[in-house]
Amino acid sequence: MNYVSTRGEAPDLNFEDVLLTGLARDGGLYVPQSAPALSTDGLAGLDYAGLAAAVLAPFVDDAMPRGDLERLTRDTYGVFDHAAIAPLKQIGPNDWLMELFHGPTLAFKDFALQALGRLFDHALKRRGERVTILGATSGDTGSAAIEGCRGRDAVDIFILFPKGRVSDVQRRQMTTVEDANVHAIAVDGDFDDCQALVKAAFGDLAFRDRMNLSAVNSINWARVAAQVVYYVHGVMALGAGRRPVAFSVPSGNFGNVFAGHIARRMGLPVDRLVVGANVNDILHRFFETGAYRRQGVVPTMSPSMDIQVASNFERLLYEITGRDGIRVRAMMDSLRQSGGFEIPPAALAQVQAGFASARIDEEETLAEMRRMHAETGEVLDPHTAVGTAAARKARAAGDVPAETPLISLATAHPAKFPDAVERAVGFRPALPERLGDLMERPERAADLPNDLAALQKFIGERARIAA
Ligand SMILES: Cc1ncc(COP(=O)(O)O)c(C=O)c1O
Ligand SMILES: N[C@@H](CCOP(=O)(O)O)C(=O)O
Repeated sequence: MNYVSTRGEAPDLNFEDVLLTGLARDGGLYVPQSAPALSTDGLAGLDYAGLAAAVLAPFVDDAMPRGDLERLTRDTYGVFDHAAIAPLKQIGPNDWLMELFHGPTLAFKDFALQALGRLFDHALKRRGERVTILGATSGDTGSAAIEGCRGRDAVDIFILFPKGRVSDVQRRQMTTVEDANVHAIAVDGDFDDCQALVKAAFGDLAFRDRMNLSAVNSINWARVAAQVVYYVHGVMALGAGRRPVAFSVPSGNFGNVFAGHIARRMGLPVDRLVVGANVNDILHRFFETGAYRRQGVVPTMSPSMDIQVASNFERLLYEITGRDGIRVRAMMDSLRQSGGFEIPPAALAQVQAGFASARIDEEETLAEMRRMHAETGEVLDPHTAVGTAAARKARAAGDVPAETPLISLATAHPAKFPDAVERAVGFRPALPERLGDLMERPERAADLPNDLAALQKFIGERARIAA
């Protein structure tokens, strides 16, 4: 399986190269040359780790022997707290919640980042190389990436988070890690600033090569590939791989729901994908009107979705334009220079056939958390509530018919957002026992301005590759 960039570059790269490279050198994002077909024959009866190996195999191709891949997925999902890994709970006549928060850092990010840490290890040992990982987080990717990479010999990891804009639990999950290869950095800015800094650092090719930079955000294709698995798991669980299943996905950087789209491209019967947005609703406005136009980021109760430039959206654009890297580059230039662009009505109609969307404001999020608790007993985190509220709107609008099962992805454990949960339902959910002393552990983080030179100096002085 070979990979190409959304901006046209077509180097001869396999899965391992793409894993280690992260962002394409022309600034685009890697995608497989074509989506591999996945037959559901033979998937029934596999446990989650077995399913993960089967789904990842065509992406990984000859970059790793199948036996190694199977061992890797067993190790990866062996650290999850729930025997079912991604348990499904019924919350309505044909509505379900898929809990994706039973990994080490209590958010869906663990599904891919526990695998990524191990994939990095495998590739770097084989090549005898080291990497410097640079990532941006609006709250959850950071701790999951740190957990996946902490203490690994061949890796130094630098994670940028927007100062004062993540929950206390999210911050502490990053800043209380003691391993010397971990660097949490509070940036004076919002998540879009952090993500732009990461992309700018990758864009400085001399710096990137000197540091051997790698990515853990969903700009890294391996992240998306590993997230495809739970969509397959849902389709197998509710439809035996034959009946179409719809999903509602609280969205920010568009990596999670894009993985659902890839599952559909691989031939899985994935029905509508409902994109749930908080008031930072650039994605919802796009799916409604075809215009992708950035506005300022507003802090909300669902901080991990406080994003206006959704990096994976570029992968969808690549498809919308018929895989035209030149047009994608022009659109991304227009986003940077004039704040947006628009797609033609015919292209929008095509997109709307596969995606629906809804904007859920702060009051609606609280009301949804209250309603779900009262009606089903489920305590939702605010991101998940955006997803279930969006699912409700999609059903009401007829975007997902009553006879189609609809799975809402529960993307984070409610204990990561105790203030929001308390506001909604009147009590603070407890952290799992292993994180019980999180709020007492000493913190260690650097403060940096939103400035590329300052970031590069910081990394250059600490990355062991630079020594
Ligand atoms: C808890 C939670 N829900 C939803 C999202 C949005 O997912 P994505 O950025 O893949 O669209 C995030 C951040 O990625 C998150 O941390
Ligand atoms: N919501 C994310 C933002 C980064 O998304 P990613 O999927 O590109 O890593 C977070 O929690 O950091």
